[in-house]
Amino acid sequence: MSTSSTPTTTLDPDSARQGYDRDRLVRVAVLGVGMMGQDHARRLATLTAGAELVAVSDVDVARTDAVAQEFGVRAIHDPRAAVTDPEVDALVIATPGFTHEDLVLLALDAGKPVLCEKPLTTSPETSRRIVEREAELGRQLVQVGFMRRFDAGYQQLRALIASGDHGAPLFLHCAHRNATTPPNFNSEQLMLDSVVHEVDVTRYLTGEEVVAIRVIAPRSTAQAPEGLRDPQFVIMETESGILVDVEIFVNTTFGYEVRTELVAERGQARIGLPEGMVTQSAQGWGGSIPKDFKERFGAAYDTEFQRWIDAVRNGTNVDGPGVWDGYAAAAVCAAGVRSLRTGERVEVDLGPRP
Ligand SMILES: NC(=O)c1ccc[n+]([C@@H]2O[C@H](COP(=O)([O-])OP(=O)(O)OC[C@H]3O[C@@H](n4cnc5c(N)ncnc54)[C@H](O)[C@@H]3O)[C@@H](O)[C@H]2O)c1
Ligand SMILES: O[C@H]1[C@H](O)[C@@H](O)[C@H](O)[C@@H](O)[C@H]1O
Repeated sequence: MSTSSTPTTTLDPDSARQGYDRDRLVRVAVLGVGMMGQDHARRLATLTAGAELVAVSDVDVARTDAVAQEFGVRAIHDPRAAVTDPEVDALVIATPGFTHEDLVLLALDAGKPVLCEKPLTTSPETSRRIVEREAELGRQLVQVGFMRRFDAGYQQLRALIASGDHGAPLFLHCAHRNATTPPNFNSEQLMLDSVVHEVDVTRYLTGEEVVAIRVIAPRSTAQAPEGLRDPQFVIMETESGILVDVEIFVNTTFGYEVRTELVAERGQARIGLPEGMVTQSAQGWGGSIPKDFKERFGAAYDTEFQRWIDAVRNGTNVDGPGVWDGYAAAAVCAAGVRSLRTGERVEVDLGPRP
């Protein structure tokens, strides 16, 4: 088995901004400026070439004003008005998942490109409505924030599978661990907000749909808050019979880890192992563990945003996962929520693709 380190692609803000005509900058508004939205606002304001952060909007008026002031952009207090604002060309939606359907449909009606954070929506029915509305429009406008597709390690693993050098994939073993969860995070969100990444990664890596899912909840950690079974063990089956297991554990207390191991007919590969500097000192030897997704996937978000803005500028609007990917993930996650309740294996039927 060969191992290779994961290259990172960090954009240099100064060199990345060179060569763009200011008149052609894409004027972007960020809706929802909590944890993720503020990070994306900073990315757009300082790093993404060809983009201009022009406005922020949040139902929390004080937060809107504070973030607008920090970046020297407009504060728009009504998020729906931000979508239709004539001075806004494109939108980043970083509000909670249950608000996405309304805002994305409004953006589609306004004909504006959107980068919508995952999950596209919180149910297959609502995601399907977006798929159908975009199909009626006849052009892609919505990209979904499945940023792992822009992570160098996942890209390498996908290329390895596609090359066939290791033979057909048999298993993907995934571990997805967070240090802690936000307040009120519950078992349903564990599936819709966290496992949704592994659903998308499975589809991205294998090129196959997920046809069944089963969720098993072992004993919970003492750190699990009320309403959250943590950890959980998820087993997915793809069309050709590849088995994908996911250990999802979001209160490890100490760090952020996302790993995937491929077992194929004639070889294996692992990504997401601890990497970077290993230190030796009187305290012992060791490296560091990322504290959160912003650190672990920082380069992936940077690349995701750059490619999205490039796509908007060249008129294709989307360069990454689209609404069908968001819908498929929502359908598998809804089946996962049912499986956790019943303990049964639940089949997934996506129905026809418009
Ligand atoms: N890709 C990733 O790795 C990643 C990581 C974290 C969060 N996310 C996603 O980003 C989104 C936001 O998550 P977060 O952790 O930043 O949440 P958050 O709670 O920190 O921030 C959400 C913000 O949206 C605001 N808001 C709520 N309803 C709104 C509405 N209708 N219009 C405008 N603003 C509204 C809230 O006031 C808050 O400021 C979610 O979809 C989440 O799943 C993705
Ligand atoms: O919303 C977050 C985010 O998407 C992270 O990437 C994931 O690790 C967390 O589990 C999830 O809650």
